[in-house]
Amino acid sequence: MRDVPTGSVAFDEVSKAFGPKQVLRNVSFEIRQGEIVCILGRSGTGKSVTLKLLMALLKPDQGKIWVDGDEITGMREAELSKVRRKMGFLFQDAALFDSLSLYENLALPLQRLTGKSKDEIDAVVDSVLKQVGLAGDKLKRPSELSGGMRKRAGLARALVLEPKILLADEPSSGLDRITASEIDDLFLRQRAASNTTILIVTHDVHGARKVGDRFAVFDKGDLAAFGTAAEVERSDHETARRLISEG
Ligand SMILES: Nc1ncnc2c1ncn2[C@@H]1O[C@H](COP(=O)(O)OP(=O)(O)OP(=O)(O)O)[C@@H](O)[C@H]1O
Repeated sequence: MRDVPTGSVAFDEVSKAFGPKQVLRNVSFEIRQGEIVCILGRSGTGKSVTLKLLMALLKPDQGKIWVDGDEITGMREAELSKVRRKMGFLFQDAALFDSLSLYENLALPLQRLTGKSKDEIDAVVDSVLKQVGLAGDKLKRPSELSGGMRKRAGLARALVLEPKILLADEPSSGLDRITASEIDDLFLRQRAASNTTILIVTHDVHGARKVGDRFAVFDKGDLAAFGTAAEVERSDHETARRLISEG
């Protein structure tokens, strides 16, 4: 694969095993800038490993991985740090410091990684908190927030450095359907506002179908299907057809 467009991420024949367990086998896909792709699949099929490979927290045994036009598998840590700066991560536990207020949690990466002044940082934090509907909560600690609010706060944390690419691991887990749907709306708004490329690992097929332009369905280490909902529904792969129809 060559000429991967800016803003996109791509796997080319990526394989990854842990000991004798083959987790991914010759997986290839390409995600365009501004596209929302949902990764579906049963437990233990390599969905989170795929995100960790993109973040270069794991290295593939074979194959190449592109992030925003750069092939990352041969990169040194200093270069990888620059690549990671282009990505925002929304993890299941929201990755917030409990001892800090919401404002401090969001200001911290801006203080550490940008040359912004205090006033500029305040403006960015206020704007991101407004975007996720937490404008009135900036002095609260994460422990004072509900599960849905914590997810929003985690999303704010993931967006505060204005990433080109957002990776989310099960953003709707533990949330009721209405609250999960509000998070889905935030993904759609983020893409509309900033053309962010968004990759979401999820078991919530209903929500995935609302936000996803295309779907990657993993099954036993293989990419069983990759395409629009209609394409996956017509796939030769029975598990992929069944999974996309569950919502
Ligand atoms: N660092 C690791 N060392 C050893 N095995 C690992 C490691 N990370 C993941 N695995 C194994 O790889 C397989 C895929 O894990 P992964 O977390 O990607 O699954 P998943 O599809 O995200 O599942 P779930 O939907 O349950 O979150 C599992 O069998 C897991 O035990």
